[in-house]
Amino acid sequence: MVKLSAARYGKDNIRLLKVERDATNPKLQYVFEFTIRVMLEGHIASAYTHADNAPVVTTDSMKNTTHILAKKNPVSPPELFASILGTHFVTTYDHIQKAFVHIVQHRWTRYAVDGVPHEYSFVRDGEEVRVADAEVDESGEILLSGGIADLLVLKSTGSAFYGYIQDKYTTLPETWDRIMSTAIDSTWTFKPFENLEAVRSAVDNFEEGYQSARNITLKTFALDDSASVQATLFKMCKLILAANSLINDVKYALPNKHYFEIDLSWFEGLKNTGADAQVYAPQSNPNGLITATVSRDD
Ligand SMILES: O=c1[nH]c(=O)c2[nH]c(=O)[nH]c2[nH]1
Repeated sequence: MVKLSAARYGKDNIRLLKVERDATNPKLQYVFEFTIRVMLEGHIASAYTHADNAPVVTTDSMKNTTHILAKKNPVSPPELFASILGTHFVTTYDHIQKAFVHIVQHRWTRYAVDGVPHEYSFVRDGEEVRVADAEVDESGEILLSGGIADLLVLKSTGSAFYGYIQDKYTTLPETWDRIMSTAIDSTWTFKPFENLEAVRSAVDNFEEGYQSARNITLKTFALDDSASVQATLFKMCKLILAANSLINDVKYALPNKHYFEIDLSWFEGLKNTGADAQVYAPQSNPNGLITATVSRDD
């Protein structure tokens, strides 16, 4: 005998771009480009176990609904739009108990022409994305998180790594000055919201949370005299929690992108290690992967 232990289905990679126009100057425009995943849970077992499509909200309808709700509602901040979309599914269909909405927001940053910010022209300034996740329950409760992914950073000094276990497996030399580079993947979870109205009342916190987490991440990466990726990561989390009272916990997943020194002394005694290191070999793999979640203990 077998049983269906878990089932969740939906539409992934729903793409949309929304243009919002300023009320008084329609040429002043704002653009938001998203890739969205909508997943639903509930009384849907018979679709799997009895080939019964009666409970199926089609994934095609989920895509249509996403487009329609994007037209009828603000899509920014993405935490709010994810909540609106998730709430729609659990309130429209009695048998749907949970909706999970994942939004990836791609960068379109307004740029300046001759020093003046242009009204409707934007640049993709990097592959970094902003992410938002909403988990909406049939009771109306909403669990929200925001985040950043693929923010690639590098510092050419200000990072050391020494004092670790030295045993028969160890070949890594200790260093007091190394290159540090990572692709920031950070997620912060907000305190639970009772319903969509509570999310609407807290709306300013989502943009503030994103801006402050991004600024803290970049500033700490630059200014911390890093003892390790682990230690720098923990400092970032502590600062984000101190700056945002609605955030419950912060997590990071930081790949350690290694750049190795190259010994060139075989060529005419060329000095290129330690304090003389300038030409490095970027490593694509393997890479370290340092992760942690930091939460409030009160
Ligand atoms: O910051 C680091 N943490 C580690 O755990 C580690 N391990 C390693 O080989 N290099 C590094 N760097």
